[in-house]
Amino acid sequence: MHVDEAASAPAGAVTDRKAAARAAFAGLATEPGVAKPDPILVVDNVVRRFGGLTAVNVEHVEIQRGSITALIGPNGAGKTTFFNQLTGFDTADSGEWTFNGRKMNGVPAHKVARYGMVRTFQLTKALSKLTVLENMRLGAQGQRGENFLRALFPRLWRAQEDEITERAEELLERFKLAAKRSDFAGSLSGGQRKLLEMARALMVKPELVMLDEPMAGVNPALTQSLLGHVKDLREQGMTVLFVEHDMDMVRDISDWVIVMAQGAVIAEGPPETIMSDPRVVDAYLGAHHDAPLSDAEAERQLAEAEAELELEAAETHGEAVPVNTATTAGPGEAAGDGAKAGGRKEAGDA
Ligand SMILES: Nc1ncnc2c1ncn2[C@@H]1O[C@H](COP(=O)(O)OP(=O)(O)OP(=O)(O)O)[C@@H](O)[C@H]1O
Repeated sequence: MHVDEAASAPAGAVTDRKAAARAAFAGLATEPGVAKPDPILVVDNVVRRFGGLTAVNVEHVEIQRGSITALIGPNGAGKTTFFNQLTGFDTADSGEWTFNGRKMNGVPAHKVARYGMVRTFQLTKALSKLTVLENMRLGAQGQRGENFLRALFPRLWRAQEDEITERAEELLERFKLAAKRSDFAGSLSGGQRKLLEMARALMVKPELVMLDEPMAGVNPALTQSLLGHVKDLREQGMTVLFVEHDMDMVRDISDWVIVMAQGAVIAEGPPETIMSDPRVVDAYLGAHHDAPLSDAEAERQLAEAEAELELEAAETHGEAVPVNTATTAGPGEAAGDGAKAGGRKEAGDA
């Protein structure tokens, strides 16, 4: 697929690229592993275990070229571990995957990036101590020849260095970070860091960009700008796969959503309907103990709490103290109100 770096679109516009991405998914079954018309990435039987825990067990999944695909799922579903397997940052116990038809399992991270598949990762302590420009230049690693070749051809090496600096400066302009080029990366705001992570990933001119929680810790003022940059990646012909908990973002920018739970892909579908898929509702309810309560369940929990309080009050003041007056004067009061308020809040919050 042609990657057109000059392309960009106004926010909210239905561009040809967006329409084409949406059309590619039209009529697809919402079954896990459903075949896509033109997959850039095809994954089979990837398993990653940590001791007795199977963190990832993905039978089959395909990522459509030129689309923005969201990977969602409750905490601990295995999304980040799955990203790590695909991009060579961790070694799967078993499984195979191809990128543009090329077998990628066992390929180390820097080579994966060189082949055009790159993931963002958060600024580490060490990277925070480098300047923004140095971070960008580091992002280009894996593009150049071997070290001994560079030593043999210093002129070629310098030309490559110039080219890298030029590309870094262009990207910093595009991501509105040029004024920060000499600042330490650690001094950037949460949103600016996210922009830097994305810009740095683009140094290797990737075809597939994998973003891990691009909106985490981002100030609302920068939200639209970040969303715009992600959509721009598709406008430029790139494919985007991103992990995100922010459902507004998922609905806003994704063409297709893949849902993981307990290591496996459990559902796929368009963003408009995926969250009402019963398999997805079950996965989230099963994973979150603070999930919405039904009215009946909330009432039952309140009644149970009240009964416990009454019992506690009776024990504190002796059997002779009437339960309803005890809760207005004794130590049961604070506990009672707190527990009730807590119970109601949980139900109301849900
Ligand atoms: N290095 C590790 N050693 C042991 N267990 C791990 C390791 N990395 C991940 N896990 C476990 O694997 C499971 C999947 O974790 P992972 O971080 O991939 O989930 P996730 O879907 O990305 O979660 P979140 O949305 O909370 O980031 C979790 O139970 C986690 O505790």
